[in-house]
Amino acid sequence: MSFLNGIAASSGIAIAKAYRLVEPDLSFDRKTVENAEQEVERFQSALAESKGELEVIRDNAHKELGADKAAIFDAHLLVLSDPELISPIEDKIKTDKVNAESALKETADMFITMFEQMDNEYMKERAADIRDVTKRVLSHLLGVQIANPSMIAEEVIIIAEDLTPSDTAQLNRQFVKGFTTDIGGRTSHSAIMARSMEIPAVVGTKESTKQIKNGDLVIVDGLKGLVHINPTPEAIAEYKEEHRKFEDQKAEWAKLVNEKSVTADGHHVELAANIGTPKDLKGVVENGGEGIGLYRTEFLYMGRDQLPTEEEQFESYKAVLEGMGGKPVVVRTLDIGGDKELPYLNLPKEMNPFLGFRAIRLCLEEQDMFRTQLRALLRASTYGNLKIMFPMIATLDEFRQGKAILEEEKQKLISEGSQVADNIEIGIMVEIPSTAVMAEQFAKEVDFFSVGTNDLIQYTMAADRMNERVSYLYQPYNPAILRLVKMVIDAAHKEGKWAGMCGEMAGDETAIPLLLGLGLDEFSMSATSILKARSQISHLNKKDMEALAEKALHMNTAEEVVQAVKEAAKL
Ligand SMILES: C=C(OP(=O)(O)O)C(=O)O
Ligand SMILES: [Mg+2]
Repeated sequence: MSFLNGIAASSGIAIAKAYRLVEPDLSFDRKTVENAEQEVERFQSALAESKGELEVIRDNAHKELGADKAAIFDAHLLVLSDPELISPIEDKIKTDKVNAESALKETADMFITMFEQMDNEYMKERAADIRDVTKRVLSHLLGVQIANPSMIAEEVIIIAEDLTPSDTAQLNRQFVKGFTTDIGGRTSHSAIMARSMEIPAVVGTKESTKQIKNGDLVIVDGLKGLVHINPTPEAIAEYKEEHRKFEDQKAEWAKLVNEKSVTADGHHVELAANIGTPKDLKGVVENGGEGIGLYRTEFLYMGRDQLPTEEEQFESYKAVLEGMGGKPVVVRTLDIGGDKELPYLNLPKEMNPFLGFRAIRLCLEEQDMFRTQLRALLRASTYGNLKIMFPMIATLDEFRQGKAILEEEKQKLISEGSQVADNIEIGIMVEIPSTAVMAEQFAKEVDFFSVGTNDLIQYTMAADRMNERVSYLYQPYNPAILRLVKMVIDAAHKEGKWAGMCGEMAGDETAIPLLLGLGLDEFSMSATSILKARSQISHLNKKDMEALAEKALHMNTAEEVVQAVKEAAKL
């Protein structure tokens, strides 16, 4: 048995066989062949195997993911039957007397380059289909297995170098019991999604894909951040016991589902949930969320090949507002960028995507896209208690521009005869240090703040939230971060506004005592953290936490702060 250390990204324990989701090695040499006929036959049988495999994948996708996802594989099957692609490959094998791998790759590359250069979205998509299909046929020619996650039909632990948010969204919860990755941090979006999907995960192990083979038995300990490879029967028994205790604990917390979130000395705070799609609502209700503190609307735009229409967006926003039955719902406008990409926007690659053309910066420039979203939101506003929030605000001017556009769309809708709520609060995410420092000025104009510590910490400490090598600098408890959070809360209260937090820090048991003491009004977190947080808060005394926070602000290091919290909050 061996084990790997990583970052505990999503709590819980999972035990299952490993399923590697890694890029296969499809390298080969160009060779001449003596018997071209035989080589063509080899190519044809790889083609037939690929088709058979794709048919199974398509049927599975149809069952599990719906017709639109299945259509992708129909397109791949069409490519494999297209004589315009297949004949030139066979001709090349015969005339150039080259191995099937070379004939396939060279012909496919020629078509890919040709289609990609066309100024036509449809042809660009065909290029992507050819690239995918070529990989599959090559894998059969080379006898290399490629991962087919949609065909997983038994309980597995996914082993990957990294998972993008859209990879994560496609994991089938029924079979995927946990995952572990080489890279990533606690606030990478795949980790955040794992928490809302209640899939135990350990990220940033550096070595998972090197050490774990397909079929190895793996334990993912998402509580301690450990991954055990081929554990002993004793270790398995211990972990099963650990898993049982965790489930008992959850059953205890579940008793608080209909309770308010109140400290031992009677101070009420709001515990809200972060969601990515209307599907997450079920988890919010089951975990007793008092509202939605962050609806990450960018997931509506992902896993598809064009922008969602106003109507599609309207339906999603309406579903969330109605589903929350009048409780507050803070919807964040599109925050694309960083680790959340939208390939169909064809944005140029950037050196520093987290510091680049993203979120509100993109929306203020691509106004059609922004206005469509705002219209959908405004139209949905009459179905519940909507609050709108702009992401990545760095200057007052950005906020004013965003608000002016929102106001214009509101007036247009009203003059068209649409109903729009007239009490929509408009707030901002505080993710950029300049905004925290200028919070007093912002507080005069915004209706609320929500501190996005996932980004605020990375920008304050200059430590990439995705990079496990600098994760030691990613310090939520650093007094520098606490001081910025205090500036935001104090500025809001001075103007009679409320301050929330929707970064992962809001659901962290070491941070909660400090945030209570600093006077945070709303804590928004993964739905699965709410009940535990409610239980913790019910045992804390606001007055004591104020004294703790005051001391922490003047400490020298994050370690000193953690020590003080442990003593004061009995962790
Ligand atoms: C909540 C935040 O936004 P995201 O994690 O989507 O960047 C944040 O930055 O804290
Ligand atoms: Mg952010």
